Formats: sequence, structure tokens, C-alpha cells
Amino acid sequence: MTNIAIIQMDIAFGNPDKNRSIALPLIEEAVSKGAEFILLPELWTTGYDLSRFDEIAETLEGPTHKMLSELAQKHGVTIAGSVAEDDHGEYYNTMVAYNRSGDRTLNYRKAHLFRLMDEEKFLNSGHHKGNFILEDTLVAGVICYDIRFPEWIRTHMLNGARGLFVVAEWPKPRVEHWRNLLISRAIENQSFVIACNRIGTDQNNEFGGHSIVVDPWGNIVAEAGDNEEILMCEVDFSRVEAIREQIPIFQDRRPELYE
Ligand SMILES: NC(=O)CCC(=O)C(=O)O
Repeated sequence: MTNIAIIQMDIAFGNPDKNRSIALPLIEEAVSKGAEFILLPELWTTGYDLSRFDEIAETLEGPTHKMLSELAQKHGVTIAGSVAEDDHGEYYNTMVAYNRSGDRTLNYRKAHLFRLMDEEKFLNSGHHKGNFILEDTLVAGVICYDIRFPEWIRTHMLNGARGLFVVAEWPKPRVEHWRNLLISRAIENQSFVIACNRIGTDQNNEFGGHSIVVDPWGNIVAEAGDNEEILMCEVDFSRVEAIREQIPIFQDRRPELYE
């Protein structure tokens, strides 16, 4: 069993210092509730203040990374979420995870940039998959719009992932897409899906919350509303094997037909 905490929080636009100070007590509260894995939203230090990434994005050695690494080590937990990355003046929406030794185990740059929120105008897309090891389990991390690409999620599952962690800034008018896409990704891949959305507003959007945990049978095992919340859930990744044996879709695939 892995005790998971999803931090469904509001994000102050373009203000990393403030967002770190909002997240810190929430992370500590999650730890006090027994969390072993803590998931923060997409771009939780900056929001979508993309035109100011030259000022507010960080290298992977920046203050947010130092904070996450130190907190993970101090409390013996894994902490993940996506942040604005500055790699020599090239900008990315990058999901990281720090394990209980404080080591970075995930560095995934969002592959599918979301035009409706102008990402492609300011950011580069990533080229690598986001598989990582959580304790002994292979899992994967993806970011928001990525969940609309079932072939991308399937690629991670074909690599052996048994859980999918999703971070998002998903607007309220499409929250039913969010829920249905996540449930579908869980059923079709017979995988846990653990997803964190933000709440609150920026100049252009109201965000929908409804962070959610879906089991490999497609049942919702925990779901938040649309207020700030630490959503707690125990996940037993060994359930994935039983369901993949019961309906063996990975054995029954016909990849030769899919070209
Ligand atoms: N931040 C995002 O990628 C948003 C994706 C989204 O809202 C969608 O409908 O897809």
C-alpha cells in the first residue's frame, strides 16, 4: 500500500515565492496525515504566466527544486509536481519527482503543448517519456493535455507502468472531459490513475479541481470537490496484476493491425 496525498491548491499568478509559502504547510499537513507520496499541480509555482517565464522559470537547481528535495528527504516521502523550467533560455513545463532520499527520479518535459492556453508560443515540447520508480513500482508522470493522447499513455503502459500520475491546470468548463478521460485511461490501461488539478482563477480561466484517484477497474476511489483540499488515498499497485490477468488486454493486442 502507498499512502497518497493530492494537494489541490490555488496558485498565485507568476509568484513563485508566494506559491512555495502556500505549498509548504500543505505538504507538512499531508506528511502529518501519513502521506508517502505527495502530488502537487501543474506549474504550481507560477501558473500560466508564460510571457514572464524568462523571469520566473528556474533551472533544475533552483529554489523550488532545493525545497522539494529537502522536504522529501526530511520527511522520507516522494514529492512530485510540474514547474517552469529554464534550460539556458529554453522554457519547458517540467514534471519532477524527488524520492525519500531527496534524489530527483523524474524529469519529464510536457510533450503535448496546449494551444488554447498559448503554451506553444512560449514553451518547447519535451521528447522523453516520464517513467519513474516509486519504491518498487514502475509508474509514469504526464501533464494535463497529455491525457487526451491515449497512444502516449499506452506507450508508458507498454513499458510496464502500473500507475499514472497526472498534474493539471484544467479549466472548469471542461471538468467532465477531465473526469471521463482519466476514467477511460484507467480502464483501457488497467492502471491506477492519480490526478491533481488546481483550483482558483487566472485572467483567462477558472480551474475545476476534482482531483481524483481511479483504480484499474475504473472505479473512482477518491475525488475532491472544487475547493482547496488535501485528498488522501491508499493505493495498492499489486491490484493491477490481478485485473490484467482477468482481462488480458496486453496479451490480446494486435499491434500489426494498428499501423
Ligand atoms: N493545461 C492544460 O494542458 C489544459 C488542458 C485542457 O484544458 C484540455 O481541455 O485538454
